Amino acid sequence: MNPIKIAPSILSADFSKLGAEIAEIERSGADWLHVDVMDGHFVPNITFGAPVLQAVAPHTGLFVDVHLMIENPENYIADFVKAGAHMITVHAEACVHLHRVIHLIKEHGVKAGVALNPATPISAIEEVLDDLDMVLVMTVNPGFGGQAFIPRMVDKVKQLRDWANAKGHTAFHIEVDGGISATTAKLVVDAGADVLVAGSAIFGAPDRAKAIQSIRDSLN
Ligand SMILES: O=C(CO)[C@H](O)[C@H](O)COP(=O)(O)O
Ligand SMILES: [Co+2]
Repeated sequence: MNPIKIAPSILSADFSKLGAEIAEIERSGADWLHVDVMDGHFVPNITFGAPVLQAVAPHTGLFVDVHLMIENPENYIADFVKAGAHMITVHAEACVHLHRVIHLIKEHGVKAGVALNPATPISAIEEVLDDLDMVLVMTVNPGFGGQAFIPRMVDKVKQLRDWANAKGHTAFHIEVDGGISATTAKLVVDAGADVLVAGSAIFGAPDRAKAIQSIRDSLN
């Protein structure tokens, strides 16, 4: 099992001082930086695009984990790689040609992930599992921060980890995203997740270092 990584989502950061917010979570013990890109079509909300990432990425040493909640993600892979992405995750539900998109991401020299909405079964990625560096199990319906964790997703994480282990696919990440906090983190880690995205639980806390540490402590 990979060491547990905590990936604060900048969706819940103060956008008026994004660079300072990222520097703070880096000093506070974050492992990855989770970047939520929304287009107002695939999800009913709009955030930001590659130019915003390009402005902040050179100023952080964190691993940049880009979560594309957009239609036609294949049109934007090159832009996000140029902007500083280290991993790009696309939604299975947004890709008619999922295999092609995964290979396009890898051809750009970055890691590739696929996200599954709560209603999408893990069988949707059966034919591409071997090609993936990560599966993102959404533990809320994508589109907004601050939503309640969906408990049924714990079983989905477990099914996925068991399935990957059975295939000998052990160096592969399972990320969970949505409603992750010191209350829910242990449930998903015990089920097999190793990357924990948290937006409101970290950026909504007055002391970000304490918030990250309390998620880590909850895993013991
Ligand atoms: O992808 C996302 C929403 O679609 C966000 O990463 C996620 O919701 C994080 O926010 P919170 O931890 O507040 O639930
Ligand atoms: Co996300």
